[in-house]
Amino acid sequence: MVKASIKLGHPTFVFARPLTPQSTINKINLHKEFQSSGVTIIQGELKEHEKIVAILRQVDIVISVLPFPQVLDQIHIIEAIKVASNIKDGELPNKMVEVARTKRRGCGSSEFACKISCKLREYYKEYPQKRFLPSEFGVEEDRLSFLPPFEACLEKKRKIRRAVEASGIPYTYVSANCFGAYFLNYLLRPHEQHEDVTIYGSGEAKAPFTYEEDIANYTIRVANDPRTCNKMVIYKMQKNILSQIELISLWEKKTGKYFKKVHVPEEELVKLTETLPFPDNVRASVLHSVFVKGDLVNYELGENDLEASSLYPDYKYTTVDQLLDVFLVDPPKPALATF
Ligand SMILES: CCOC(=O)[C@H]1C[C@@H]1c1ccc(O)c(OC)c1
Repeated sequence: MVKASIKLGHPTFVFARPLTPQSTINKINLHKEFQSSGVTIIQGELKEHEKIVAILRQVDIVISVLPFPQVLDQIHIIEAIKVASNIKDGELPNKMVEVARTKRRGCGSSEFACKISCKLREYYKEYPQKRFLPSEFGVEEDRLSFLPPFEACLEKKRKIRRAVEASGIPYTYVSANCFGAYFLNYLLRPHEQHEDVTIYGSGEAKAPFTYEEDIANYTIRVANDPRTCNKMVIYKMQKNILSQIELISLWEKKTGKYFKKVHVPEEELVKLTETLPFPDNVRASVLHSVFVKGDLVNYELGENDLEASSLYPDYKYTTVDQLLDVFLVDPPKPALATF
């Protein structure tokens, strides 16, 4: 995200936990790399309210990439943005209160809400506010429900969304669906010697994949785009919507290796969500939702939703087929998300 911001020419600040003698060499080198590319790095903790307010007074857009289990700590960022933007919780800017009063007469509540939303966008154009992109980047949790372990995690993201909306801070939510390299590593295990691949459910349900660099490149564009203010942006590129079977077949053709398919039936996966220890139970419920139920392609974009590749048709995103070519020669290091 930082590299994409710099590449697109934006003055970029990073607020990061302090380096300590225990910090990994990777983290130390990343700080050095950011600093040498002109990033302003301020080290601190999320509870240092005044420090964060002072930084936020210097920026227009705040993008949080806090992972689970820190999602709820974003409340400190919301409080700091409100102070830095002189926004009182839930109060419309004064000028908007006048508009609201004049517009209330003679229109129904939904029409009135639309008028307010349009007027707020005009207001923000005239009185630029700081925009906040909370740490989302996964499923669209306001339209889906999941098995309990994943549901409990996503409830935290929903809490932060409601807190942002209650604060009146302009926002953009990003649902990037499946991180491409992350899930290709998880499903295909290119770093291991193995004769079989696991398929969750039938393997026919489809899921949208977005290469991590494209998530960052789209997000910096989205964060700076007036069209996406107070909107949900979904990353769902047509060429990157594949089933596990399609993915494995592509990989077999590219590697010339054919794998034994080991299916985990839905009922077994549901049982694993109930019996595995945390956080493996969460991962099992993610797999159930994404690859067994196909939840990520089971809802239509609403009238208030935007799709990234339609917003930026000139941006050439990396297709899954191209990403598999990268995996053939230099597979990215596997990772495992925390919860
Ligand atoms: C297969 C195991 O899944 C995971 O490890 C977690 C990282 C995956 C994840 C976490 C949160 C999400 O919203 C999401 O959307 C697709 C995906």
